This record gives sequence, C-alpha cells and structure tokens, in this order.
Amino acid sequence: MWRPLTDTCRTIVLVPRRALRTLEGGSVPHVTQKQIRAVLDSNKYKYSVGHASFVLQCPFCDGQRSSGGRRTMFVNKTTGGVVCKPCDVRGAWTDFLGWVSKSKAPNPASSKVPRVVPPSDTQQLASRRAAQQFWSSTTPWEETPAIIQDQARRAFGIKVSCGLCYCVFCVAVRWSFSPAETAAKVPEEVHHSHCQDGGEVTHVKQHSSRAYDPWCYYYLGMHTCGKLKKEFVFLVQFHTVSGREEVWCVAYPWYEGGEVVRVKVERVGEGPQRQLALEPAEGSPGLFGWNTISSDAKEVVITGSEFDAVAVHQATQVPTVALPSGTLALPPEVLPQLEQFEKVYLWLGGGTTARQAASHFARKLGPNRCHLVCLDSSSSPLAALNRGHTHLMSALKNAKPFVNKQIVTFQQLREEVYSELCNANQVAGVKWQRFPKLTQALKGHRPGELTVFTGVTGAGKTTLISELSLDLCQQGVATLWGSFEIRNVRLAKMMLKQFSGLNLERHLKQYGYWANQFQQLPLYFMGFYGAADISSVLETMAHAVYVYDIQHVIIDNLQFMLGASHHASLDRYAVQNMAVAEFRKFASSRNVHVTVVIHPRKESESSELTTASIFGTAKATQEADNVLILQSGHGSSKLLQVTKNRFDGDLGRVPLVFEKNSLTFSGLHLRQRKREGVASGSGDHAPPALRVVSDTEGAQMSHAPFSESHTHTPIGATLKSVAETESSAGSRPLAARAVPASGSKQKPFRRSFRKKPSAAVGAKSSEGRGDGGRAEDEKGETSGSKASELCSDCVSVVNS
Ligand SMILES: Nc1ncnc2c1ncn2[C@@H]1O[C@H](COP(=O)(O)OP(=O)(O)OP(=O)(O)O)[C@@H](O)[C@H]1O
Repeated sequence: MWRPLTDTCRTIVLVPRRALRTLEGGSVPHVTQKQIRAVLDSNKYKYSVGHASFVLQCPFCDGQRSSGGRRTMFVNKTTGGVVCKPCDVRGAWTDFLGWVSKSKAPNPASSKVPRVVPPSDTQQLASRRAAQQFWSSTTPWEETPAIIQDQARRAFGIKVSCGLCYCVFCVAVRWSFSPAETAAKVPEEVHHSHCQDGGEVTHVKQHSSRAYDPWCYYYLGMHTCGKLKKEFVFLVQFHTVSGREEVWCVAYPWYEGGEVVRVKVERVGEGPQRQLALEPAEGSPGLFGWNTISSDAKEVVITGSEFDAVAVHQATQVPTVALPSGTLALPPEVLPQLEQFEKVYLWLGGGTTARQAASHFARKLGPNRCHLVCLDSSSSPLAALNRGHTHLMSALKNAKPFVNKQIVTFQQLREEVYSELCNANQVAGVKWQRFPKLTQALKGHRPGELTVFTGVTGAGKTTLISELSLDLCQQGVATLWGSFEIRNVRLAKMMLKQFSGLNLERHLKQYGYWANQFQQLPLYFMGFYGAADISSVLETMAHAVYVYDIQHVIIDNLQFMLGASHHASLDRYAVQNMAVAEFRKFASSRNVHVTVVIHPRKESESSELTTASIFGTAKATQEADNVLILQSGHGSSKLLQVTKNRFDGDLGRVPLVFEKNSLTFSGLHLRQRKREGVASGSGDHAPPALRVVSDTEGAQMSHAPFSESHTHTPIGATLKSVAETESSAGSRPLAARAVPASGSKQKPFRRSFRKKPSAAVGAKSSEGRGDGGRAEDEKGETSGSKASELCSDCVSVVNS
C-alpha cells in the first residue's frame, strides 16, 4: 500500500514563488556588453562569448567545492549577473565589480580570491538534503491506488494506449532516476509494441549501443526486476483553511551534478485544483530532465510542461527539458545551463500565448540558435502523441528558425497568421474577470499595445487602474507598476484590499493570511517616486522585462513622472510627446502592454471628458491602441468609457460602482455571491472566488508553519477549490465560523437580496457553502444609507 504520511513527507510551499519586489528606481544595474568585455579584459580573464552569457573560468571556485564541477562562471550579457554553479557564487554585476576590485589579483584564475556571496556550505547542504529527503519519501507509482493512477492520467491528459509500460505516463517515471541509479544493463534489443492508436501500432526499437536507455530501464524495472525503487507520485499535505489536507501530487525532480537539488510538485487534480509547489521552498529554478542531458549534447528541445518533455523525448529521443514555470517565465538563472547547446528547439505548444512566449524566450536565449516548433495550430506535444502522432520527429525537422529580421516574407509569417486565425480568442488577449463589460468592448488585454487612461483629478484613476491590473495579474500577467504619484506602500495596501475584498484595517488578524496569498502574484513595483528621468524608467522597465518576464507596465502618471523642473528649456508638450513615443516604441519592440495614465486638461466639471480632453497634443491618443476615460457620474457611480479600440473598433461604457471597504469598482464580491445563489455550479469561467476567513483563522494561518501556501493558477480559483474540497469532506462550513465584524446593525445586503427571491436563496445557500461569512462581515463594514444604495446599484450592475 502507499506510504502513510510522515513528518518527512511534509508540507510544501506552492509556486510560483514570487515576492513583491521593488525595483529600485535608477539602481537597476545598467551595463552593456562593451562594458563587461572591458572589465574582463582589463582583469585579464580569459572568456568566450556565449549565446546569452560570457563564459569564463570561475575565479572564486576553491578546489574542494568545485571538484567535479566545471569551474565555469557565466556573466549574463544583458544584466551582467554572474553565476558559478559549482561554487554557488551568484550576484549582480555590481557585486562582481566589488569582488574583482577586492581581489586585485595579478592572475585571478590561479590566486585564492575570497568567495564573497555564496550561501554557507551548511545552508546549501541542508537545502539539498531537504530535497533528497523529500524525494526519497515518495510513494511508488505501482503502490498508489488504482483510482489515484486513473485520476492522475486524466488530470494530466495522458492516454494509456497499451497494457504494458510504454505509455507516456510510465515513461515519465524513468526521469526520476539519477544517472547512477540508471546504470542498468539494457538487453541486446528490446521491442515494444505500444502506443496503439486507431489500430496503428508503433514499434520502438531499443539498441544495445545505448549505455542507458530510459524506456528500457523502466521496462526492466517493471517487468524484469518486478519493482521500482522510487517513483514520482506521492502523498503530500497542503495547508487549507480548515487545516491540513492530504492530496496526491506528482513530483518532478530538478537535478544538478547528478543529484536532486529541488523538487517541483504538482497536485493531481483538474482545472483550478492544479497547484504547484517547490521543495525546498527557497532556491534556484531548475530544468526537469536535466539529468538526462549529456554534457556534450549540442541540441535540446525546451517544452512548457514536464509531460510534454517526456512526450517529445519518447517520440524523438532528442534531449529535452521542461521549463520551471512553463510559458510564464524563463528565469535568467537557468540560462547558463542552456549555454552548451548550439541549437535550441522551443516547443511550448501551438497557441498564440505559447508562440508569444517562445519569441520572448528566443530573444533571451540568443535568437540565432533558436528554432520554433509547431506541430499544428493548437496542440501540445503530449496531446499530439496521445492522438497517435508519429510525426513528432518530422515536426522537429520542420522547426522554423526564429525570425528576428527587419524584412520578412509572407511565407515566413504564413503559419503564424494561420495560428492567429485558429486561435482568435487567444489573440484577443487576457480577459478581465472582474470587468466583463470591459472585456466585451476591448476583447482582452494584449501584449504590445499602448493604453492611455484619463479621468479628472481625484476621480479614482489610480484606484481603478489598480483593480484592472490586479485582475490581470491574478491570471498570471506579470505586472510592473510605476507609481510616481503615490508611494508603493499605499498602492500595495490598496491592492491588498482589492485582492481580499476586505477593509483590512478592521481585520488586522487576517493580514498575514491575505499577505501570504497576495505575495505570490507576479507583481513588481518600480522604486521611483515623483519626477524621474525617462531613460532610467525605460532601463528599469527593460531590466524587469528581461529578468521577470513582465507583460504589463503601468505608468501612473505621466505628468508626475515628467515633472516640471526637468525639462524647463523644452516645451511641455514636446517633452510629453517624446515620452509617449518612447513608451509606444517600448511596447511594440518588447511586446509588452504599457498603460499610461495622463491627466486631462482643465475643463468644465459638468461636461464629460472626450479623447480631445487629454493633456497635450493629439500625439498620445494617436500613438495609443486603446483610450480609456473614467467619467464621473453622480454619487459613487462612475463610468469607464472606451473611446478608442484599435484591435476591433468596438467602443462602449462600463458601469462602475465604488465599494469603499474594498476600494473596488467591479462589484466582484457581490456578483460572486449572487451567482452562487442563482446559478448552481460556477464552472471554469467564474471569476476568482475570494473567501472570507474569520479573524481567528486568519491569525492561525498567518503563523502556521506552512502558511505561505500559494497557487499557480489564479489564487482565488484555488481557494475556491479548497472550499469545495472542504464542503465535500463534510467539514463545518466556513460561514458558520466566520466572525461578523461588530458595528452597524443595518443589514443592507440582506435587505437588497430579499427583494429578489433567487438572490435571497443564494445568500442563504452561500452561507452553507463556506463564503457567506462575507455577507455577515460586510454588513458590519458598510455603513449608512449609502450602503443600501450601493447594494441595489451593484445588483443592477450584476443584472445588466
Ligand atoms: N467613486 C469614488 N467615490 C468615492 N471615493 C473614491 C471613488 N473613487 C476613488 N475614491 C477615493 O478617492 C481618492 C482618490 O482616488 P485616486 O487616487 O484613485 O484618484 P485619481 O484620479 O488617481 O487622483 P489623481 O487625480 O490625484 O491622480 C482615494 O482615496 C479613493 O479611495
């Protein structure tokens, strides 16, 4: 039977692990390749020019630690960041300069230069030990209950087409072995008849000339030896609102130097239940499949998911690795590992998002060696293999070189155009979940566009744009905020309220819980405040796009950024036009969406703003792809007007209602409750469900040993899945435990719901389902007659 949960098989922290970071204004290291070369030359370092890095013998490696390692240091060409894996030295370019000046060695390669930054040996060893201990506590696949095996196959889309071991899922098992463990003897020749699809049988021949063959090893392990030592499915705990929960996960090891250094874990489940984790939580990202790559391999396939990697490898036998965060990011930390390859195939899937990610990654990897693989317009390698494709090898052969030229022909664009036609929905961009009417007008948020956003002073521009960007960020759009008008602490506080849907000043005990969730968003802030030099802002943006794969940059606002004093000699309009042109260029060349807030010129307060009201010349609106205007209405209600939409021309008005407790304009929480009351089952397209926890629970969770659990898929959706798990497990509904805030005796929400029988039912049933605490909670927070007015407004927005 599968192993019971032990202390060693303990809880893990969900990924992507991202901290909210501030990119210090002006202090982002700016270095050119010329400068790096000059420093290396002047210090007499011998180096070669790699694809993404300069490669040199590490001057910091000491004999002991680097034994067996390659003593190779990589200096990133774009950032100047340095890495030497054997001695675990890593740092920024400025660190490197500091070490070099300290060493003052006439012959640095041979002298004893003090190692400056690496973590202590004990730290590194403890981290590796934790990973290996975790890895060894996995439960063998063949010992997992059949029901879990089926669930896992279904969840990961793995079609088992034969009764033997040669399905993709089984094959994946072999990736869990270290080279030492896999030194098994391979029989002279083994024939498998597998992957039957529609009557077609693919015969795979294994040759004895291969010292080690993954598939045969599994074959031997399973059928000759009868038992495997380690597998990759095991039991792990996740922290939930109700406490610890035991769930099945698949573990993907990241190897370095022949040993497991970290394990990525994916929860077995469908849709929003898919969660990721890393053990240990702290450490560098790695590549799945690295242990299968020989040091002299000259080509590699990079996929977005682990099972895609296995599928490609199975079908083509070409060295293949999977990225740590799929199509979301290519962390610079893994670039040195990929330096050895002269040819890199990027096979991230067939959709528009995958294509865009592949193009972005190709620029980071060095465009000249990159080839883009696309089997057809929508399928991943695994899906293709499941369909019985025997053409994965020819897809690799037909891979197109990455086009990074000024002149292209239609022939080169032909497939991309076809893919866009097939994936019209994806091309339209990421949809706002909180603002469906905005999605209806703009269709989505697309990379490479410039949005100009305006509204009168104090209308709520920052508040609204914050919620709009948060909505996208929760869906995985990596976001960089440049707030030149209000400090980052205030901005983050506002976003946290919008994220939790709570007035956290009244629920301080829940701060830890929500902060832990919020911290996992791919959200970054520039450290500028007040006027700033546009070139430093652009440099910071470029750095963030390279290092953090930023997809959305917000400049709030342009007038504050430009300031008055900076360009006294120049016409203000000219300065603004220049800045707008730079942002336009940045958006197009980097394929990043840039949103710029611009104040309007002073106009009569009674009249509505128009496109022509935007301060400056017509340049800003001409350059923009989208123009959004926040129109002030009566009381707390406002309108967001779309006055320009270059994508498909649809214009429109989005009704907004300001909710003071959560500083939101979307009415998300009310809409959520109403839907749960009216419709049964929310489905995949439901907006993220945020939930209320009681103060006591919040406090417990924020101090719990693994309270930093976080999600890969939109956080709200994951929390919702947790709620479902809870209620299905028959645990006490959360609403019953939620502590209502003290205060007002009014019941505005309940009253307004009572007007509509279906909504009233919903309010009641939502209590039973675990989120009704919010109704109790909010009734204490929403005060005065405005509250009841707000509530009926929101219901009407929902109805509309
Ligand atoms: N509809 C609203 N009703 C009441 N208060 C609001 C509304 N919208 C925003 N606020 C509040 O008004 C204040 C100013 O909002 P915000 O900073 O978003 O406006 P802004 O348009 O960006 O201002 P500025 O013109 O100074 O840039 C904030 O405290 C915000 O919470």
